[in-house]
Amino acid sequence: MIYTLTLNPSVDYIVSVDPFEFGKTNRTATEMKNPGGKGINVSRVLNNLNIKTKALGFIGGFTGGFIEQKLREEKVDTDFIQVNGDTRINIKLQTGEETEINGQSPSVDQEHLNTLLEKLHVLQEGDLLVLAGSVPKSLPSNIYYSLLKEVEELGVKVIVDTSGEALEKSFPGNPFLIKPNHHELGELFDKSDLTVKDAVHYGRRILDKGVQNIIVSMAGEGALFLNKEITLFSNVPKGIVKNSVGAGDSVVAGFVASYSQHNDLVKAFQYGIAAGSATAFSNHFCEKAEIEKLIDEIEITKL
Ligand SMILES: Nc1ncnc2c1ncn2[C@@H]1O[C@H](COP(=O)(O)OP(=O)(O)O)[C@@H](O)[C@H]1O
Ligand SMILES: O=P(O)(O)OC[C@H]1O[C@](O)(COP(=O)(O)O)[C@@H](O)[C@@H]1O
Repeated sequence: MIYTLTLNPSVDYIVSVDPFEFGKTNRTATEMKNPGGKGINVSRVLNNLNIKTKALGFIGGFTGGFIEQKLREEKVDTDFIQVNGDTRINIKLQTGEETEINGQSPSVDQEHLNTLLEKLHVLQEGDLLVLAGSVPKSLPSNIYYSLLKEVEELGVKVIVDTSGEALEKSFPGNPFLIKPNHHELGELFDKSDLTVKDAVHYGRRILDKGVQNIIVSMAGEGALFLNKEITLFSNVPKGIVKNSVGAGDSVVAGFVASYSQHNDLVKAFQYGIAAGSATAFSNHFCEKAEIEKLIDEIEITKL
């Protein structure tokens, strides 16, 4: 079984405004309201690929109700924990470039956390758990490390997709996979504008800290896959980016979809990149046929 955990879900309010003028009344040309947050997005993409998951996380208020309702309509299985306050709304403003304003989440207390731990204790050998997204302020920044330790004895493979302190502190918990983008990887070492060579260098330093596999996505510039045995580079297919919200989460979902079926890391890397680009090239999350159309354009080379 595949589980996703979103500590900090969101309603994504994705609007295009053209032209956009600061200090003026602007009107939207298009708008979408979607259930969001990284783990939820992974569950939604896997659902598009006919792979069942259970989405865990903390939700509350009218926005939490919206997320639950939408996921029920899409037939994504959920087991959320209710918290007090409204789940955040994240604004994605498309004006030719993409600007994001990500909101604050309601607080999660010890009782909520204990309920989560109970839910995680039912996981079994062979299960996959995706821990994804930012950490609400009320939780410690080493929460993903604690959760990795919590399921360590259960034989579960854990993927961590987050950034900053929460990501860095997860490394000694030996996550099966992490998927930073090149900015997030650079941030961990106080560096910007990483080249492929830099990303390989810093990725290797993270492998030394206990992470088993790393995908570094570099938007239109390609992606890397690293573990102690192999270093691979992937190009990305050519196409017009329509909406990149959820593209990174689609890489994770595509990887999980393929790996859970074929147990092949290289194939899963390729499928993940195809899924990321298929989402980026459309206004919805990728479908199987869209991924399969792109897969042959993706060439994996050994570095
Ligand atoms: N310009 C692009 N051309 C093709 N694919 C893209 C482009 N931008 C993003 N993608 C796809 O989206 C994935 C994730 O994008 P990236 O920006 O690296 O991560 P994140 O969305 O996590 O910030 C990429 O690996 C790729 O598959
Ligand atoms: O938890 P964070 O880091 O604030 O990210 C949440 C946001 O990221 C998303 O999961 C999209 O992530 P990606 O574009 O990286 O795939 C949105 O749905 C959500 O608004």
